[in-house]
Amino acid sequence: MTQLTNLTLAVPSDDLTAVSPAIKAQILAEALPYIRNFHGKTIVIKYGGNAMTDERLKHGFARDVILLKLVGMNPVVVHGGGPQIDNALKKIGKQGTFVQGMRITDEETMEVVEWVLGGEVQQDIVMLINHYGGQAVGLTGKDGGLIRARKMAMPDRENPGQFLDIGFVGEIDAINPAVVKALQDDAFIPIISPIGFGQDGQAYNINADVVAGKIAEILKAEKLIMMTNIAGVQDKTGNLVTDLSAREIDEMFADGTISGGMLPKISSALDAAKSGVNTVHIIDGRIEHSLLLEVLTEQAFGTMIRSH
Ligand SMILES: Nc1ncnc2c1ncn2[C@@H]1O[C@H](COP(=O)(O)OP(=O)(O)O)[C@@H](O)[C@H]1O
Ligand SMILES: CC(=O)N[C@@H](CCC(=O)OP(=O)(O)O)C(=O)O
Repeated sequence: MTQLTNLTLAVPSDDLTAVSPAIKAQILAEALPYIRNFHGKTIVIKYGGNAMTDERLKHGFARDVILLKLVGMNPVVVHGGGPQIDNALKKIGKQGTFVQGMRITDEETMEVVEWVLGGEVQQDIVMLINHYGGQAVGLTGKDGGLIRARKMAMPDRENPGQFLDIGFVGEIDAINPAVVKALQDDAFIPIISPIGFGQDGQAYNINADVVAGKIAEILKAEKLIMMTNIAGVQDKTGNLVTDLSAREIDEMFADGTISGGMLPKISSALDAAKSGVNTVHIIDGRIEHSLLLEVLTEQAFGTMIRSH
């Protein structure tokens, strides 16, 4: 049985007493066209490890996901857990090392990744959603043959034409969405950990942004929402960019404006947009109920990724 080590179920409820009844009613009424437009549509939510460090925000997230399901949408959550893996590695005297946003994953690190993502982080989310009356089901890429992967060939940027060996990091070979679709057709909310399996049975650590983008594409999602720990993509001067085209992304990659964990996020977001996911947003998961605001209101925030 999984212990809810870092999960506290008693969190103060939102205090909305100061908000006037007229404003509350207006906010609810504003949601109606969005509820109607997105009814029956799939919304893939990438829940980044950095966005899940605050207990109150975690509870708000769980309730938001349930609300989306209850009003007829099909939320699918792909979670990360980079900082949580770093903490677990520290306990065994190891330090996380990244190349172009990907964790170098030796055998011991892979064991930690599987335990932290597929065990602790996933089960925390599942338990929290279930606590608020939802029916979440945790999956890794192994379940139902969901994510088949192979060892990643990471291009060496300093030596063009050569590749770096970063261990058991996977790239996606194929997604079999049958298990997710079966759950979605019912009242269940799939919570997916970014772990793939190779043909040889080897488990692979896959960046959660990459998994979220590919799942959104394969499920023909209406929306991909990536919740992170920053207001959105920033330009060279640190200003928030509200929308980004493929050309602008190329430029920001080339001049180093986009770096680290933002690299796989933007690449995956762009791939998803090009593959037909209608809207792709990178939003600030530190804002309370940012998910609801993104889906159900006119409020525009974060960065929208355009396909062209
Ligand atoms: N141009 C940029 N705009 C915004 N954030 C950037 C940019 N380039 C790099 N980053 C970094 O990317 C981080 C988000 O990626 P990451 O830490 O992997 O988040 P997550 O855990 O949500 O996937 C930001 O906190 C920021 O430090
Ligand atoms: C290969 C690779 O880098 N895998 C990631 C998987 C978790 C993840 O992506 O978590 P965030 O979304 O919180 O960054 C890692 O080991 O950190």
